[in-house]
Amino acid sequence: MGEHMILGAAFRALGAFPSGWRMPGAERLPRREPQVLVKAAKIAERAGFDYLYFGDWLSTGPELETTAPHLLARVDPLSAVAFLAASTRRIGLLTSINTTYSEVYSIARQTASIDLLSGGRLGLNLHVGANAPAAANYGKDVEWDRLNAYDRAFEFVDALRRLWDSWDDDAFIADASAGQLAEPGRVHPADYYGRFVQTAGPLNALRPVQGAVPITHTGTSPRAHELVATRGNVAIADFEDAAQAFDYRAGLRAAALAAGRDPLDAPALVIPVLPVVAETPEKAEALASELLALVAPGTRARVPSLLVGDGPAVAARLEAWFRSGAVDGFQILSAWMPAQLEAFAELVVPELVARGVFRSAYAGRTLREHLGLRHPISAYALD
Ligand SMILES: Cc1cc2nc3c(=O)[nH]c(=O)nc-3n(C[C@H](O)[C@H](O)[C@H](O)COP(=O)(O)O)c2cc1C
Repeated sequence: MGEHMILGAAFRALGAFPSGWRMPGAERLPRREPQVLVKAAKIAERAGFDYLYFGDWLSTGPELETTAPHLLARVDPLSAVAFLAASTRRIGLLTSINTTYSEVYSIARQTASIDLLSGGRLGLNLHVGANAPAAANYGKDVEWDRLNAYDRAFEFVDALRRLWDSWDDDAFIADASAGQLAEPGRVHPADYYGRFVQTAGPLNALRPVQGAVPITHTGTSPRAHELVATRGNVAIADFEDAAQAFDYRAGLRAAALAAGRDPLDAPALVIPVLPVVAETPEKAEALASELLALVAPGTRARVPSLLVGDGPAVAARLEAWFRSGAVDGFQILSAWMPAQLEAFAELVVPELVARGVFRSAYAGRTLREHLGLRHPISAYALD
């Protein structure tokens, strides 16, 4: 566990609670997403969040309106981070892709490009799910997808790393007088031929600024655990019980060591939480009640009462989890935008800083540095 917790903010323009968009003053129109993106990034960057997170879902339908309205129509996560690369300077930008329905060469190219455009602030979260609507959209067979999703994900990450390492960091010598732009020996084919993923390479993009874009995974099954332990940097997983989180995190670190990974680069555990924060405990309770009262009839939704309160109360909860060694950090879901992100930034973050569990300003420039990870050497430097 680092000295300071990892703090991410999950971005959902229409809020992360089913009824959030109905709260007074809440953002509620998908066409306003460009403005909401910029506003959220400014709030989160001012507060010093390590990253802004973008999940993804590869289908839509009217049935989502009452349960997950933010999924109906939105800017896709790679476009969102590319857009924010120019209007932000320090905050990490954690995008998501689904390895089942993505092609590795395209993802390697887009992520290497956005890492360069953002000055090394990109992160890549992997979804490994398969579901019928997504399979139908991509012309795939959902049963096959489901059966092979994790095998494909493991191969996907291995191929991605090889593609990212195509060009050595010093490949472009740009010797104008000799007329030599690149050293021919410093570019390498990927030559990756797995059962589910094949790519020849080399990649037509520079090696990422971060060497490898930090990889996170949202999943809790044994295969999800193995994927992060062997190839990931952060597990993002739901736990309401600190003892369970503690065991999961300890298991993750032990498995990473057993797989031969450097203890300094052991994967971290971050859990998503949805606080409802206000200036007073009474006001926070009233907001939580209002939020629940606005949920559509028949839709199941609840606000975990642990995290309804004023800044000191919410900060104390997060501090206790962090200090117990259960988690490395938190991904904050804002029930509605932008007011709840602002409330967390203004009322909780300063409390966390005062308690010594969050830094007062960015120490590094890249997401890798924010997460305390070392710069990886290229696979070819080891040859
Ligand atoms: C906190 C959390 C958030 C997730 N968000 C998404 C999402 O936005 N889109 C998606 O396709 N899958 C999402 N998933 C699913 C996972 O990414 C994962 O690929 C899938 O559930 C398989 O995981 P499993 O190994 O736990 O079964 C999420 C999972 C968790 C734990």
